[in-house]
Amino acid sequence: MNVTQLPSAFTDKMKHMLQEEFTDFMASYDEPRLFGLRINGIKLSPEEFQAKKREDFHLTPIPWADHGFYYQEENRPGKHPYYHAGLYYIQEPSAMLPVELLDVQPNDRVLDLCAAPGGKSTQIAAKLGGTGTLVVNDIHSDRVKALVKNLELIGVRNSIVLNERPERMMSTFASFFDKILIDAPCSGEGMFRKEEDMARQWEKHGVEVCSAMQHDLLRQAAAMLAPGGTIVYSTCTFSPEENEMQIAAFLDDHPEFEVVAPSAALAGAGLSTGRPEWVSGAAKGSAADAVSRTVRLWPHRLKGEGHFAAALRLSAAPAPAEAGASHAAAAKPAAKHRGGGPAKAAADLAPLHAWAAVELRFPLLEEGKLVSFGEHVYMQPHGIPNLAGIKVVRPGWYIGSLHKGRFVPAHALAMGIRESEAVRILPLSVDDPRIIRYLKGETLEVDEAELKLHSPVASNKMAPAKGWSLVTVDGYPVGWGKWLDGMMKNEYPQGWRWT
Ligand SMILES: C[S@@+](CC[C@H](N)C(=O)[O-])C[C@H]1O[C@@H](n2cnc3c(N)ncnc32)[C@H](O)[C@@H]1O
Repeated sequence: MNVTQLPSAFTDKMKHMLQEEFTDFMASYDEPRLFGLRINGIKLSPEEFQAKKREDFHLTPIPWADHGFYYQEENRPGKHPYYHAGLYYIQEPSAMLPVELLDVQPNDRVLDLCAAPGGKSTQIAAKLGGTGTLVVNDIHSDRVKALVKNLELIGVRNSIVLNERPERMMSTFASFFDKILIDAPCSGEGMFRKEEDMARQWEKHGVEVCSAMQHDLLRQAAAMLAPGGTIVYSTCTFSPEENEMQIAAFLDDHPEFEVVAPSAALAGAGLSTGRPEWVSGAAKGSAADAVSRTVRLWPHRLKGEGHFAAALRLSAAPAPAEAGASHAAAAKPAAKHRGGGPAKAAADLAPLHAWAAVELRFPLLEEGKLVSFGEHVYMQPHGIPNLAGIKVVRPGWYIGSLHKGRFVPAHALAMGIRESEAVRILPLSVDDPRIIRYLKGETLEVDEAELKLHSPVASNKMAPAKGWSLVTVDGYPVGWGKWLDGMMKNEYPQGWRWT
């Protein structure tokens, strides 16, 4: 980006803040853009990925992100069959830090409050590794569509997707979550280099409007955090009003929280600390210590865009009024979808049970709780409270729909299972031209001998060649096809196709 396109009010403020560092900061706008991707740990490890198709990607590790790598622009990872198999997620390198600070542990209940389009949700899901529960939310319904698609693409089985105002979630999820990410809407100053439009939008989404929203989001999230839990608050902006000052004001109102410094391993990755002197009236004593445990990523000090993050831990001892609130919420009876009909009676799900018994090699129906709305059936993770009155976009993993007594498996089901979990597989190699033809939506010629057939979970009788087939690339699912008489009918969804 040309520095002359930067708003002068922005550069004047940065000059005043950074003083002798300002020249280096401005020089970073002449540097080339950086590109990052994160290997999807739900599907494979970085070592397994590197062993697969090394020559297509030139990857170098991002020091602060577990599975994160820089790639070269000419690698075009968005235009590769592995992208369609969800083997990685394309994400700006600095944006990978907040989830590293969240310290997600197996079986955690995690909320991603401002989640669309889902970069950090997919990272949290990988850290959960199929355990626990991930609740993701975004206030803008148009952005939630991308969020749903990204979670499906990387094969998440244990999430629910909401499209709600956080204040309407607070009583349902009171003291419920172990970890909460607030990747807050912000003035986006750290993204001016990457997205020139952000600089043009800056006046409109100004610092003042954003900081009022951030103030509310922090307090709403605090009400949904379990004792001993952690909130990570992050922005992609430089303004102290949205960063250090938000944290200082929050700690003033919430002395039961403390700021946790990054682990020694992360601290050595080129991160900078928050700046207490930028808090109006300058934070002093313990407030200054707290603010200096927050994190800044500066584009002139590391290979990434500008970000800020703070990990806020709630003390473990619950106040008497809060004790037990989370588990009381979890014990409420089953959910009702706003705008959807009541859950179907168990008998209506018979076609699904029949299908799963002959088409799958694992006990899908034991993974969670089946919920259905209209003809759509979802697998909801265990322990979700009653969602009455909340706008739910996905009450669980979408596994399929019921049409005239038949079960039709969803694309999300194909993406969420492993090759070893289907009875009928078309295993394509990444070098087979038919993989691109499949991704374009074409019918394929497939000899019966090319199918891998197995027996289902409930029997030792081999599956017949005719029927629903999981199409895979180098062992990873990309979608469904239906095989009959040497032809594979294409079931790859319209909106996902290779163009
Ligand atoms: C920085 S973006 C999130 C990016 C996302 N975490 C990711 O990694 O892909 C902020 C998001 O907050 C959403 N948002 C704005 N105000 C919100 C609110 N009050 N509650 C929930 N989400 C909100 C916006 O729609 C936007 O998608």
